[in-house]
Amino acid sequence: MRIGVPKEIKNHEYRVGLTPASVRELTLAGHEVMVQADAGAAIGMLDHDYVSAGASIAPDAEAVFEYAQMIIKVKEPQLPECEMLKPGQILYTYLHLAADAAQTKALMQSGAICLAYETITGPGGGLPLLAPMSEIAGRMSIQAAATHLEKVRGGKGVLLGGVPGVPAGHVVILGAGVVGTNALQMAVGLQARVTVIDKNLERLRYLDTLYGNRMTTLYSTTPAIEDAVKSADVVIGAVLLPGAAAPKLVTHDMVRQMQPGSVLVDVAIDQGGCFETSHPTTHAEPTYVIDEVVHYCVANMPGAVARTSTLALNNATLPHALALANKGWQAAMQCDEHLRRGLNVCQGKVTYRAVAESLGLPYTAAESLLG
Ligand SMILES: NC(=O)C1=CN([C@@H]2O[C@H](COP(=O)(O)OP(=O)(O)OC[C@H]3O[C@@H](n4cnc5c(N)ncnc54)[C@H](O)[C@@H]3O)[C@@H](O)[C@H]2O)C=CC1
Ligand SMILES: CC(=O)C(=O)O
Ligand SMILES: [Mg+2]
Repeated sequence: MRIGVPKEIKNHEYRVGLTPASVRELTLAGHEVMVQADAGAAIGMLDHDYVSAGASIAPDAEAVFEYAQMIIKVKEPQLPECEMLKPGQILYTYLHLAADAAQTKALMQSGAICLAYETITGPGGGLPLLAPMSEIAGRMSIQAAATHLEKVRGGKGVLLGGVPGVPAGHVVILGAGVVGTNALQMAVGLQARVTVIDKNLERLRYLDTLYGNRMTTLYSTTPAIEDAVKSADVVIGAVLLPGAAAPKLVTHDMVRQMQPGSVLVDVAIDQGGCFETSHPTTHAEPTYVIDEVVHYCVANMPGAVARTSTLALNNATLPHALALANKGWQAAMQCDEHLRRGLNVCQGKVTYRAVAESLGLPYTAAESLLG
């Protein structure tokens, strides 16, 4: 199969869809790979590394989209990229469609076969192609919060860990999945006071066995969230209903009741965000202030640590890339229900139920399109 890797064009996005090592695995399996010039240069993955791995180098994105039967990316395609997609071309990347009607429409119009990393499931449960980025974003969320609590960044001037004789900052984590657990690890490591809120009692039980009295767990109800958020210095939004728009757990009214200079980090912003006051921001301008509360809502947080993120992402995406290239999309999805769950848009139809429901579009079962 002919595989194409364009350079990412989202704001401050330095990750790249394939590492030179992944290119080597694909070329060893008999596939041809074309990489856009400088696609990985910002993170030390140079054109000559890709050439050594067996790739050819294209001067621009147009050449890559024209050449490839499968496009492998990191972030959801931006509008100019959607316009270059062709009917029958495979797009394998993050999509986050539930909160993005414009992109969904553009992908439907393209006639391409669009697989979303974030809805592919794993034999052991979970979302193994989302997990590595969630680990990174979860860990980064506490770094971002700690930095923005500083006065010069608009925060209230609180050190998360406190010092002897002065109380630690209070971190509230909404959602105890991969993002939440990684945020918890970092917050506990900094000696913050941490409250973790989830609807999944099994998950809270598990974290309790690991962290005991170094944190508090709460079952997710509106009053529990209201109370916790009121006394929080930091709230991390880390909930997910797979493929669907995030529930707005923190209302504008709750934000009004927070202390000035508190910090909200809405990691779930890629699914629309779980604070009513959230809107997506970029690494260039990561925060804004509403009612004196700092909002950090960067939708591609792992892009800031792009080298670590690219390596971690490829560990998870390469096996399915090989399956799609070796077998073709229909056969690969016929024999793998987990990969099949990644199909979000196919030849003009929405094939992921939660996306169709979130956007009020008709749903077509993926199975019916696999021949
Ligand atoms: N902004 C960024 O750069 C990045 C964003 N993300 C996003 O972070 C979000 C979380 O991802 P993961 O941790 O991997 O998901 P996950 O599925 O591992 O965890 C989500 C958790 O939310 C909980 N939850 C669902 N409804 C809830 C409710 N009403 N109250 C409390 N908890 C609730 C679930 O029980 C689950 O434990 C996703 O939207 C993901 O796309 C992930 C990586 C990077
Ligand atoms: C998951 C995601 O949105 C990201 O890594 O940018
Ligand atoms: Mg206020």
